[in-house]
Amino acid sequence: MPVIDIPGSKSITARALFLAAAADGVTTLVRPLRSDDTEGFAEGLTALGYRVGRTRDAWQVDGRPQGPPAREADVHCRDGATTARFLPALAATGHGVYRFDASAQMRRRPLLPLTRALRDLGVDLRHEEAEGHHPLTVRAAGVEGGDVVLDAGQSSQYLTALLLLGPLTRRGLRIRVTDLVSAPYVEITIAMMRAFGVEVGREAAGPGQVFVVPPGGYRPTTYAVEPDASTASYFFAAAAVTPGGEVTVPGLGAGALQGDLGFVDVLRRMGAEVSVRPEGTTVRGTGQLRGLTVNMRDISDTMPTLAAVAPFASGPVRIEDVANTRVKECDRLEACAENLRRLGVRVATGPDWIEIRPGTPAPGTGIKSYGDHRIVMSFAVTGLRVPGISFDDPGCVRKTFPGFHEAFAEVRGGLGA
Ligand SMILES: O=C(O)C1=C[C@@H](OP(=O)(O)O)[C@@H](O)[C@H](O)C1
Ligand SMILES: C=C(OP(=O)(O)O)C(=O)O
Repeated sequence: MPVIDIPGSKSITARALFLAAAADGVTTLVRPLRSDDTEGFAEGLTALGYRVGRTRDAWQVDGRPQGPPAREADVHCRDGATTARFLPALAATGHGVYRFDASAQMRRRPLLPLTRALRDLGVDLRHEEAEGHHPLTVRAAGVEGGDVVLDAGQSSQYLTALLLLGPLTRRGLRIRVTDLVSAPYVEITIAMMRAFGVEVGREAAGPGQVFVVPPGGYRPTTYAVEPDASTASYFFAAAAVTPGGEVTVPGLGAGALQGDLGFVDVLRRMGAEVSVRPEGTTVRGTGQLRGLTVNMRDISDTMPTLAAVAPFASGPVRIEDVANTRVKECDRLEACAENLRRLGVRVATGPDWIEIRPGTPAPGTGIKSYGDHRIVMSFAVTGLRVPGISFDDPGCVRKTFPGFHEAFAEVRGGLGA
């Protein structure tokens, strides 16, 4: 039965790169994710003047606590929202003029609440074209710090950018958050800041929550990146749709930082057998998949995974509270609905939900990728049960897992699917 080595977490690799660049000394990242997003992040740091050494299994970053060594830089963030949202905050701590641009896909994705918060903190940040979108320029002169209010109801990445910035400001930050999605990603940020020597405080003050970040900078360290839980969801789902099929992911188990491992609880509720141990996680397909209603606000990167296996459930699958999946690599709610309809499956969507009826997906269906890695990886799972599924842009998996198709073919063989 397949035991799968899943590549490192994208979110952890991006944060580790930021923290390493800001720390006072040299940091080593062990088993970082090597993909378009994280290589784009590392190249962004290089453009900002940091020294990043990359070998196959470890990356080394020479940290510069006083901000980017370069006095001017042009950074291309590609499709990566972590790069596009975290690096302008890092740039603000330096002294220079830093321009950030991104792919057409990333240019469409929003940024305005973060822009506003940075401006409220005195950062000179200007958008060149549409307000709240790339390209943008930061004219940096360090950040004083203080109190700031943030709406992170569209993306937790705005809050992560400010939290990561906090210790690099002169006075620290007190961030009042009025709304928050994808909350477990903020827990990853806070846990990783702790590993780099910073303790974030919390206060419950009136509506929302308050995060208190002390000044004083980061300590370098050696940091081992855990396997990516969102990537693992395709392999867990593969086991769940295969009666008697079993998949084990080592290195991702009890104590993992990533909320997306919670996807296995959804599979358990549907009827799969799940074992989460300190050393790894195993999912076993029982031949039974029940429908359910599930709130995925915390783990919405796995919404397409569930949508793609939903037709095989015995009852309707309703996924709620996932409005922000409309502002990801594509409008994921509509992309999932469109592809399910192409497969002949009955589906309905609302502003923040999708409901999928049981069905028998049509063989030979062409899936529209929308340039979104998660659409391709999710419907690859459907393809385990339906012959002849094809994709118009299979290569877009490079964003987080360039070797996905090879790894998935191996699992398919191992599952006898
Ligand atoms: O902070 C992060 O690393 C991420 C946060 C989430 O985004 P949102 O907070 O925008 O939902 C997630 O979807 C994304 O893949 C990675
Ligand atoms: C939404 C995603 O990526 P990001 O927001 O980091 O570009 C994702 O990987 O599903």
